[in-house]
Amino acid sequence: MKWRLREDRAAQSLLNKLIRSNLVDTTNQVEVLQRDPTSPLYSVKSFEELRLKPQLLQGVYAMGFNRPSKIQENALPMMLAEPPQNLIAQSQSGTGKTAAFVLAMLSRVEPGNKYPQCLCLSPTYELALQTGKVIEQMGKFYPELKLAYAVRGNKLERGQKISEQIVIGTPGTVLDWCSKLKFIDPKKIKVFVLDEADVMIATQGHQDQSIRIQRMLPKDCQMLLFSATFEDSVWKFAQKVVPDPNIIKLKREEETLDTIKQYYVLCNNRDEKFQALCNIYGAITIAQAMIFCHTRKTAGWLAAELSKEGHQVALLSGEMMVEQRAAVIERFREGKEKVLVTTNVCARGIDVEQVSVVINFDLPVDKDGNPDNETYLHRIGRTGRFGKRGLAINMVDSKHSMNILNRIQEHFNKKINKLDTDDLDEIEKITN
Ligand SMILES: Nc1ncnc2c1ncn2[C@@H]1O[C@H](COP(=O)(O)OP(=O)(O)OP(=O)(O)O)[C@@H](O)[C@H]1O
Repeated sequence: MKWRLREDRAAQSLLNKLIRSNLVDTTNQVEVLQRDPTSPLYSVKSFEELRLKPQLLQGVYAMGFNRPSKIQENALPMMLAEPPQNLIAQSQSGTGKTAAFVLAMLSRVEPGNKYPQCLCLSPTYELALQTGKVIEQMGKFYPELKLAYAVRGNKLERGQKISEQIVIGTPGTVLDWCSKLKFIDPKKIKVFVLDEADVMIATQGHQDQSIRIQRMLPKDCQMLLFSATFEDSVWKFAQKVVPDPNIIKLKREEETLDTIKQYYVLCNNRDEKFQALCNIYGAITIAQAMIFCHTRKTAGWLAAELSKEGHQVALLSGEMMVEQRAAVIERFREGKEKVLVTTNVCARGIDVEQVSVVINFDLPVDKDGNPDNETYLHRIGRTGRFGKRGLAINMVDSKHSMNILNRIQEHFNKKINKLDTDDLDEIEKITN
């Protein structure tokens, strides 16, 4: 179970990167805690104000960035300050963290020096590659700049020293390269980045390895740590690897059920749920819909049954490779399919804004069978900015699931109305 959870976190993070094409916008304020509260707090509204090297500014503009993102407004001046300052930053995926630390690494690296100067730790090989791509894009006007991947399978000859200026890799291999194999001289590292700290600590051993690497670095090395979430365990870890930090936090936008019409359909078993779904199918596919099932098996079954009825549906399932999943989501996002059938684990953390109908084919429950209110809210709720109206339909097929539904109603103090799927007038009314 633990193993799956960890795999999921890394996979979700990768999925988000693969399907993201834009910055996640937010109206929340950035919270800044300065190491030295008496020093002035700088914030920038343009990349010019940062006085970047011309090649780097060119790289930033070539990526299509016009102005710093919310978190970058504060993080960049801190990260580029002289003398260098350490930083712990937390904000949700897609808010511009990667771009920020890549910019910091590129502004400090001296491409003329042929040895590693910046070191970036990532939880998995795939995530390391994604960051590597951003470094390559942003650094493309530095012809001398080279990147090495310290990942398992990347074998070098013993006694070799690497000449690439930036090394990005997973903790175990980086540790070997710095200590046992001595491919990297850790004393020459100027910038140390620990990315996706929350995903990192979910993997056994990564935490210790990261700390051991950090201890080999010089005292004046700039240490930067990023995380999408900030549980206690992440915070404890962050404080161990980043001494005297500035801290930046950007809260996630709150979701609400206020603009959502919620209904439930009473059935006796799975087949009846399927029939009910078929009855409302025409109505829900006026917009795009997501259907959530409890298990992969049910999701697979449902997608197959719907296809047999002649409906075109997409299936997002845990058995698929991350790239395949990204492709399914991309197609759905482009509107090539109107209905996406999925399990909760698969869809967690994926925002598909245009979905206005959510069907809970199974209600969300935690591992003990209690209502999972957080997941319910996340599936159905909307943030203020995307405050479009939505429709949620819950399928209930037993006393037990009715009880779950009642507890969800009580928790949110919001009434969920009964819907009769044979009443066509009613169906038409709710989808208008
Ligand atoms: N200042 C900016 N202006 C426009 N786009 C930006 C800016 N900064 C980053 N982006 C783009 O926004 C998207 C998200 O940025 P980035 O990957 O840096 O976020 P992140 O917080 O690191 O999220 P994740 O951890 O999921 O990668 C990327 O496509 C990136 O190219």
